[in-house]
Amino acid sequence: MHNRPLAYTNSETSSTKQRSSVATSSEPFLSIQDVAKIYPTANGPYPVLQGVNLTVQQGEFICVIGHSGCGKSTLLNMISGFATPTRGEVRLRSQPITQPGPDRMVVFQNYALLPWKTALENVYIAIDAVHKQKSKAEKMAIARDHLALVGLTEAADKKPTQLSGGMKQRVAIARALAVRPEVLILDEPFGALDAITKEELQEELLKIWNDHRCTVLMITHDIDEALFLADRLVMMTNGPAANIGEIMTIPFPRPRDRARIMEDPHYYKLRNQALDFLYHRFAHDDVG
Ligand SMILES: Nc1ncnc2c1ncn2[C@@H]1O[C@H](COP(=O)(O)OP(=O)(O)OP(=O)(O)O)[C@@H](O)[C@H]1O
Repeated sequence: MHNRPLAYTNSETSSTKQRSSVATSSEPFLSIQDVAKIYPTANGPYPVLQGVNLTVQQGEFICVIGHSGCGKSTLLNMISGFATPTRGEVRLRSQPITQPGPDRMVVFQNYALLPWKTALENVYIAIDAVHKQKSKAEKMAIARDHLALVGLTEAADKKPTQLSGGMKQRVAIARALAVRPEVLILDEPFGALDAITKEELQEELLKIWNDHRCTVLMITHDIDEALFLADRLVMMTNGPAANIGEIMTIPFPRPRDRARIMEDPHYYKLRNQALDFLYHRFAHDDVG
């Protein structure tokens, strides 16, 4: 079980409240304050996001959903540090985020593995970049431990072309976790996987999250995935100038059991509420 020691906000989940019995600090772990992002384009400035506000507690699991092009990746890029806000601020432990860092690791849908390196080497490289002072043997041991964590010990010496999509994504998750980030950012990580592999990886991700206690922000297009994984579901309005339209608290107790959740009448109420948001209140031609 998680032990989440930070103070509550009004929008915090009841499940988080159960876990966070040792609240000590009023400082938000991660805060997005009145953020706007405007991209310069050939047709002039394009305001993707405007007036985005969100506070995330340490150890929370947040899913972000919204139609294709509304600015989900742009928002998470400002947390990873690959992009900076045009207005407003993103802060981690009160410090403005201005660049990428090993405290915030990203997993992409397309895995982003180096094709000429083995699974083990792909994980090793990330550790090597962050822990210069550790010996090669120590770094190899960390890489092997993290491949084992995602069940890939046997595939350590295989190159990405020899791995299935699910295995490649496991390597990418192992690589991200191997540097022990405080924040794990997942940009639609299971979008390219078949339904069975996707469910397996969702279960593994929940287990890893539970054991590692990192804060997770994950983009998904799958409402069921969000209801299974998240403490809160952030639903974004359509762009241009998109922002957060609604934040849904997902109250199912942890550890979560998929079958039990799906038998819960509350599940369908929440599911319908999210569907209504996406397909009625903020309907879009592109149903991504
Ligand atoms: N560097 C850039 N310059 C100009 N426009 C950009 C840039 N990056 C993204 N955009 C535009 O900003 C909008 C939001 O893009 P973004 O990738 O954040 O959306 P998204 O919600 O993650 O989409 P999807 O679900 O399809 O991945 C899109 O219209 C996109 O074309």
